[in-house]
Amino acid sequence: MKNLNRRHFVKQLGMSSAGLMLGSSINSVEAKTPCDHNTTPIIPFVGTHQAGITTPGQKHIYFIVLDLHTDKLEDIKQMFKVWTSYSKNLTQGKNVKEYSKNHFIPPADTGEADSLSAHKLTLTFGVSPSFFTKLNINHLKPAELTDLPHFPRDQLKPEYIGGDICIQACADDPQVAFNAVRNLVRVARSTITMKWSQSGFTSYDDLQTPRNLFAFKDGTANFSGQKLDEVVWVQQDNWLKNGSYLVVRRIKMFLETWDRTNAAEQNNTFGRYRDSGIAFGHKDEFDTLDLKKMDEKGKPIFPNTSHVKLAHQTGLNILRRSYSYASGIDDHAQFDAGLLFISFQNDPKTFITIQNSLGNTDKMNEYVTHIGSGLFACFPGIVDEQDYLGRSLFDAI
Ligand SMILES: C=CC1=C(C)c2cc3[nH]c(cc4nc(cc5[nH]c(cc1n2)c(C)c5CCC(=O)O)C(CCC(=O)O)=C4C)c(C)c3C=C
Ligand SMILES: [Fe+2]
Repeated sequence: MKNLNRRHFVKQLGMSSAGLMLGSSINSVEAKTPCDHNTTPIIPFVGTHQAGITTPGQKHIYFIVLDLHTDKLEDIKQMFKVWTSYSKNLTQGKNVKEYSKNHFIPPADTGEADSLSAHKLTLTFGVSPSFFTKLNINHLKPAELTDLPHFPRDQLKPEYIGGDICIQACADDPQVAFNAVRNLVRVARSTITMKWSQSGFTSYDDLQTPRNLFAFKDGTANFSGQKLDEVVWVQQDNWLKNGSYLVVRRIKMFLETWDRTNAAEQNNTFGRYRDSGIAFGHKDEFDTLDLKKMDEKGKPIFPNTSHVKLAHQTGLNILRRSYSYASGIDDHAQFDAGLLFISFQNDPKTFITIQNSLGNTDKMNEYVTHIGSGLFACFPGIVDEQDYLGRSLFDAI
């Protein structure tokens, strides 16, 4: 075993990134644009909001859902305190704890990220409706935090639903993201069990909107700045203030069917062009959509079944932060691949309204099935050294 503290690696980084690290104790890295990458390898864990929400998307995700197997509040509070301490270290590219000189005990860190930098690791924590029921604190469950309704065509599988806690680990290196989750789970084995998880990837190259597995640019209509803040952060004066609601959907994409579909139909499915990402009848990928546009024959330019039209006509906004996944081959010898759809919003109703608008009408339904689902309330950020994940909730008990 290399008794290597990951801090040594961080020290080797150039002065410019070290300066950035020291100068930013608050997670102010915001604004989702495709050009925000490669600024600093460290995203601060401490800040008004949890990182990993408005943080520009990293290349990899490891998302996990956990079940509580205790109803002892003190134990859960302690677990979040330990997770806070571990997360602070991990997101700085350090081991969860210093390695001991005693070689007769298991190493403090599982170690597979030794000698790797933080790679912009963010760790984002949320709790589901059942968390409150299990801990007998339903009086603190926000009215908005109820199980998502059944949507048309849902084919949710028991193995991808439920769970009490989620952890979203995102990083530019998959092993760094996995190492973080592995250590967080390892230290909490007496209070939680793993329910389901999914790893994923994106195709960021710093210049372009990433493409999903249908080859379409995905994330174009996301926005930045103040509008993003208004859409994402809970403003009510309760323990969730400055937190957010995370919706996760494991959406299987039938790539073999899609790959047999002609190019015009692929474009019609979304109402955008696959090569450029430009919406029908518009000039630039980032043009504001005008759904009333007509063609030269006076017919609406957007097919009524197009994904973008159905989503946009709600007039509602969510922050989409999704990742593609490819998890081997299914029982029918087809790719088990798709989109780990993740959205953040200050009210789950926004997602519900958009999903209902897509409903049975969305042409994309021919090529996808929703098989996993979850809704989690993500805590506000931790603001000082004494703070810990979930403190506002535990203080309210
Ligand atoms: C209920 C929310 C949504 C789900 C679920 C969803 C799944 C899903 N989407 C794509 C691909 C694209 N989506 C695009 C735009 C878009 N999608 C949603 C919502 C959901 N998508 C919204 C709100 C929007 C923006 C609409 C607007 O106002 O313009 C696009 C177009 C490019 C973009 O803006 O990102 C693509 C492509 C897939 C493949 C998928 C599930 C597998
Ligand atoms: Fe979409």
